[in-house]
Formats: sequence, C-alpha cells, structure tokens
Amino acid sequence: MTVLAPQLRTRIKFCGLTRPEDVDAAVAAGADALGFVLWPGSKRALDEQRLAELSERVPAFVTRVGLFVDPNLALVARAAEHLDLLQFHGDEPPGTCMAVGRPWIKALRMRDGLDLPAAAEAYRGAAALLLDAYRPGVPGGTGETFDWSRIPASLAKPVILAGGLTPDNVAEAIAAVAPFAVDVSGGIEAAPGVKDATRMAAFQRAVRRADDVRCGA
Ligand SMILES: O=C(O)c1ccccc1N[C@@H]1O[C@H](COP(=O)(O)O)[C@@H](O)[C@H]1O
Repeated sequence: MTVLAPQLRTRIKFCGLTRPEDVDAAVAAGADALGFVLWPGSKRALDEQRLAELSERVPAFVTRVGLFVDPNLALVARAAEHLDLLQFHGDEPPGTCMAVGRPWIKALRMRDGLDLPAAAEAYRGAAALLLDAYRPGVPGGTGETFDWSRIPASLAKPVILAGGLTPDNVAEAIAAVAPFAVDVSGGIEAAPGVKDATRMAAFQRAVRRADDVRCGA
C-alpha cells in the first residue's frame, strides 16, 4: 500500500447526515469530516437537539461541520457548541462568517462571472473555499456538477470540491482539480437525508484510488 504525503491525500467530507446509523457508517467508511445541515429549508435539516445527539457520536479526529445559509448568528453560536467548523453556504459577507469566532469555510456557487481569486481575497479569513454548482434560487445540494476547468490551478485558499460528486465521477474530478478535499451529499444517498453505507464506502475507495493515480502508485 502506498503512503501518500499528507498534502496528496484528498480529504473526504460527507454532508447532510441526519441519522445515527449514517454517522457511524460514514466514520467507518473513513470520512475526515461530517456535515450537518442547519438550514431549515433543507430536506436534510436538523434541529439543535438532533445536532447534539449526532455530534456526540462523532469520534475525535473527525471534523464536525455545521452548514448554514444566511443564518441568525444566535443559532450559529448555539450550534457551534457541537461543531468544529462552520460552513457558510449562502450570501454571507466575510464579517458574518467571522462573527462567532470559530473556524469557518465559505461555499461559493459557481455562477457565471464569479471571480475566484477576488473571492479568495475577500474571504481570506476562511480555512478553505467550498466550490459548488450554481442553480438560481437554490443555495446548494443540487446534485449538479459544474465545469471544473473554471477552477484556477492555484488559488490562495484550499479548495473543497462539491456539487454532484458520486462514486462514479469523483476520481475524474480529483484528476481534473486536485482539490484539498471533496464534499458529497446526494451522491451517497438512498433518498434525501438517508445515506447509503455501500455508496459511502464506494466513494471513499474511488477517492483513494484517484490519490494512488495522482502519486503514481
Ligand atoms: O444538502 C442540502 O440540502 C443543502 C442545502 C443548502 C445548501 C447546501 C446544501 N448541501 C451542500 O451542497 C453541496 C453539494 O451537494 P451535492 O453533493 O451536490 O448533493 C454539499 O456541500 C452539500 O452539503
């Protein structure tokens, strides 16, 4: 087995977990990060009580990420008690992302004309930028890909690639983008909010195979 240098191991985030058994299966599949949706408009939304229950199951060294869309900061501050990282997936300005004083990432939807280097500068306080497909009127979780060639070869922030990833296309995405991490929700589900353990394991294997190809193993 090849051991990759840390910067070559593509991190994996599974997002939109709603059930304890899915949290356990995601951890068993080797996820680096688990995403919990705290936007009430989502079919994968959790209330604060459920977030606390699911968060307790997550072992050390697996990052608990809370996904927000233009949230009330009081909610973010309360939820942050159960989270390691905040994901802002709406139109939040940098000041909102920083307000709670916890590590955060900014999701950018790849609408026409988006200037990624300028966004990286504007959101320079972010731990990473998550790039997702753009569909008007929908903040995310569309299950759609975007044109990966629009991502510059180098950006001032680590890139988390999202949008329509599946066990079948994630290797191609990694070969094209070489992101810091990949993020998937719909592509590992049996139904919205119901994860499929077999698909999570297949996704993880596809990422590891793609990493082996990248390092010439
Ligand atoms: O999952 C949702 O319901 C959601 C709602 C609002 C904003 C983002 C949402 N999901 C995130 O969108 C990307 C891509 O998802 P997919 O793999 O295309 O289904 C990912 O970060 C999801 O967590």
